[in-house]
Amino acid sequence: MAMPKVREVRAYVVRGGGADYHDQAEQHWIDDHVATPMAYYPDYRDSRQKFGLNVLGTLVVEVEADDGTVGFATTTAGEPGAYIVEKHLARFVEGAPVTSIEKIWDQMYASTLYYGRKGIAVNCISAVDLAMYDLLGKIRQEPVYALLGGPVRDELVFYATGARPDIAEKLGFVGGKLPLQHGPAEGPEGLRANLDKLASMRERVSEDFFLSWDCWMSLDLDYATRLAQRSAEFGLRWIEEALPPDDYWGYAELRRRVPTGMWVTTGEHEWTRFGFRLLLEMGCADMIQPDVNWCGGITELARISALADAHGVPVIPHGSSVYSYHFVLTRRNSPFSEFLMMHPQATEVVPMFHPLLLDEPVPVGGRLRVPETPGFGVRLNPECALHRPYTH
Ligand SMILES: C[C@H](O)[C@H](O)CC(=O)C(=O)O
Ligand SMILES: [Mg+2]
Repeated sequence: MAMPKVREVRAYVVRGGGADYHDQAEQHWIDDHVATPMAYYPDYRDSRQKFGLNVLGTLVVEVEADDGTVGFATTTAGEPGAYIVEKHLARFVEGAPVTSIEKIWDQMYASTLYYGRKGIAVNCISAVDLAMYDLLGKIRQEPVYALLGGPVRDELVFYATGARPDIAEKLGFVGGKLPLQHGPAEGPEGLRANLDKLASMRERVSEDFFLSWDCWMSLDLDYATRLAQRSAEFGLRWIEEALPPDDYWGYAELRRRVPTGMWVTTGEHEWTRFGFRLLLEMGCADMIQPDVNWCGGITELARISALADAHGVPVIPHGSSVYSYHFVLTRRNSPFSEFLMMHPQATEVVPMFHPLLLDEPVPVGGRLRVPETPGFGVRLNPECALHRPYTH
């Protein structure tokens, strides 16, 4: 049987959630005074949207085969991403057999090196790569996890990221990651407020439930060290993204400074095996957190994961809903998963990319059996308005 070829690539922008999960309405916990690198400037402390965190929006990439089957995937890249996909990347995809995923990845990466390597360009490569996996799964009538070699376990186990770890425990999650709210510019008072929050959450959860900090690149080495040391009495499991992502040397030093047993984690804002090679070889992290919608798609995540495994470092992908679930299910060195609580108060489980996807599975009791539906098993919600700003 001749393998279908890709007939058309289309790139759309959509607002209000999806892969750009920071693109939420006002009063959402995710925008409520979260510590960031911009918190040095008082005007940008109370809201990340004020400095443009959600300025891009979600990019949806569709790949249509000549038998009419359509695969799709999403990333954070908005209109600039739509331009890159339509005007540049589409040429490597259209006309290629639907099995040609590796060659397409290589051509997309090599041809964008002069402006890419990290950031939006690789986010776009990720979306095309994931859309190709979705398409191939649909054509072969298999879930993506089957294309990746099949499951190594029956179900996924989740920790929850959000403002209410106490509720997350009641919902069955195994741990909770709190957004750090105050950074170095808010001085000793801010540090005290951070520790008070951790202490009060520790009192509300059981001993077995782990707590971690998400610092979203906001700290310096000195503050991160003090935060880690003073969080130890509350049994902090890990300190995440404490430093700006380019400070590989700072991460390596932080790992030497944190109390025994506490993990330093990062990788959410890192791209490709080349970026992760630095993190791994420099000893920057006890666990890495690539985002499959950003780091280069499943093709690249498989390489990053193998590299991390050889270094004895577990891979717990950042967010990314079904795109992570299908991968994590197939890898022993990804023993649990993140679930981002997208409910505005983080008090209920709602689908991570809500409202963009239909059939998006969610953990029940903190666990999930990934459905066998072909591809990634999700559909675009026709009620979400897709805008196609460019064609080619
Ligand atoms: C809560 C964090 O600031 C961010 O919005 C999400 C994140 O970094 C994570 O899920 O990890
Ligand atoms: Mg994070």
